Amino acid sequence: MKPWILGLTGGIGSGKSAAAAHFSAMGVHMVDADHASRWVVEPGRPALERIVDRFGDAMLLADGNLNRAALRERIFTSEEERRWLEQLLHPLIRQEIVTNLAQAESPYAILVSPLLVESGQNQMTQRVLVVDTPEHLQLQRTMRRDNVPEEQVRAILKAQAQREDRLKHADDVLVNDADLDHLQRQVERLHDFYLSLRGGQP
Ligand SMILES: CC(C)(COP(=O)(O)OP(=O)(O)OC[C@H]1O[C@@H](n2cnc3c(N)ncnc32)[C@H](O)[C@@H]1O)[C@@H](O)C(=O)NCCC(=O)NCCS
Ligand SMILES: Nc1ncnc2c1ncn2[C@@H]1O[C@H](COP(=O)(O)OP(=O)(O)OP(=O)(O)O)[C@@H](O)[C@H]1O
Repeated sequence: MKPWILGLTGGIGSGKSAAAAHFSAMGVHMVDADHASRWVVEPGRPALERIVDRFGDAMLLADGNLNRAALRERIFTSEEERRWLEQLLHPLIRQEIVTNLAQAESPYAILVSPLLVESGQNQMTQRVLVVDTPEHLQLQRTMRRDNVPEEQVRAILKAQAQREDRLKHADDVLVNDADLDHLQRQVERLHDFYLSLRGGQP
């Protein structure tokens, strides 16, 4: 039987990757939209050229790779530029996701995406798990992980769905307000439940 697809989403720094890594360690095929967003702008890909045409050579590092910090600064200070970039990249990201999900051989597969709901990627999934984390912890963990200023994390949060709106799409919720061990125990409980489902439904 073809694996069913679980969408795993949550705002910036909510703990999606940490949760996904544990699902993956238990053998679940995992596709990450943030990884796909890196592949589509690799040197030589047309999207990278379009970005440089629009924003200039400052978008390139000396080795020819995308300067992600510079692009991040541009798109999270201008909604217009962010929309432009999303229109360029989201169809390409979607294509990468579809190709990669088709290779899944586990009983179910996971699509990890910060914009699962916002970009309509949830149409590819049969069930949605939201990682729900208090905003102050999202801020604290992201600032520590990425070494970026608070204003930038706040700007990114603003560009994403509000917590309540995201939760409206949830079939399951994982509250990530304690330590990593607690997160992993919840993942293991969910994994047992997901293995009992057929096509994402009881
Ligand atoms: C701006 C870029 C170059 C910054 O790269 P960087 O390596 O610093 O971050 P990374 O890609 O790992 O994203 C980190 C987090 O930022 C947030 N984020 C990224 N893009 C967006 C966006 N368009 N809107 C809202 N939040 C976003 C997400 O929470 C994501 O998990 C990159 O995020 C990007 O290309 N974004 C546009 C593509 C996109 O929408 N990606 C989201 C997955 S579909
Ligand atoms: N329960 C936790 N306790 C302590 N640290 C945590 C916990 N959950 C996640 N973290 C840490 O917080 C940071 C953000 O987590 P993670 O990278 O998994 O978030 P994300 O949702 O994938 O973020 P993004 O949308 O930015 O990709 C990481 O450094 C991670 O190790």
